[in-house]
Amino acid sequence: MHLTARESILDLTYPQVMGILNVTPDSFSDGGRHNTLDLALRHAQAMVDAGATILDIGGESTRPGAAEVSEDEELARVVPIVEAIARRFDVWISVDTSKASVIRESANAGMHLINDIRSLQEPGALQAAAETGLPVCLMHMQGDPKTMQYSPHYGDVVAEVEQYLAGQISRCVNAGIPKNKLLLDPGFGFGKNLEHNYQMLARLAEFHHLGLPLLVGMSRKSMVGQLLHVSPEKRVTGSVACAVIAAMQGAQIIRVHDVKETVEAMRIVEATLSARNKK
Ligand SMILES: Nc1nc2[nH]c(SCC(=O)O)nc2c(=O)[nH]1
Repeated sequence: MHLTARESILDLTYPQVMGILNVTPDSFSDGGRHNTLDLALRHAQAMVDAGATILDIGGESTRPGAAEVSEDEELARVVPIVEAIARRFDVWISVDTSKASVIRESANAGMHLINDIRSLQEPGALQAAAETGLPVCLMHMQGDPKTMQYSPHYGDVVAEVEQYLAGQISRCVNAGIPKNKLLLDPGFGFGKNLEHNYQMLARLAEFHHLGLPLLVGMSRKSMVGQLLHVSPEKRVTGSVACAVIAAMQGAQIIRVHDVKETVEAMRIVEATLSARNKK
């Protein structure tokens, strides 16, 4: 299984590590624009050196309760960094956005993958994504970032998330996005309580029924923090454990903060999966 974008092929035979590059004011100390660009490029270099094959650039914090970001502000944060990374690095560039204008401008700037936690539901986003011809990651969220953690409720979280994603695949195919350009993400932490998150992780392999690559993001999330009772920067071990459990079930892209540690763990997963396939 592989993805193509801009004459570049991303081999998904073994798990790929996507490094998180947040460009929200709270992600860099002084928030100055030039400083942000310089610091973002240093962070990008470090993650590429550590083995990330995709960088996920996000200009809008989607933490529960996070403030909305205007279109102009998100464009100003994201597009210059996409341009700078496209010029300097041979790495896939993913942009974590829901806005049609950010999708368009990021594609013009060199983006390879559209990563939308709202599955192209915002006005014009589906059309904009289809026009770029780029791969799209569709993710499940119950509610919206402001309200999603109030009281998540499911009969069977895996079945309901799978059903939602199946519907989003049809919606995208009907809008002209070929199925082989789609990736799926169950959306850990997006309208799920602790039990829901671990049911999805335990049964992650069931999402392969949809026949598309799986992208998962559990890095430093509360599903780790609520078990280990440590602050986000101390959740590396728990996050790597989640990555291994997901990758052993065939997840193809793992979205993480801690690239070096996860890449090392994926080497172990790769050797194990390869040995299993040789039986
Ligand atoms: N595809 C995808 N994109 C994401 N963007 C964020 S932002 C929240 C955080 O990193 O804590 N999470 C995810 C995720 O799980 N999947």
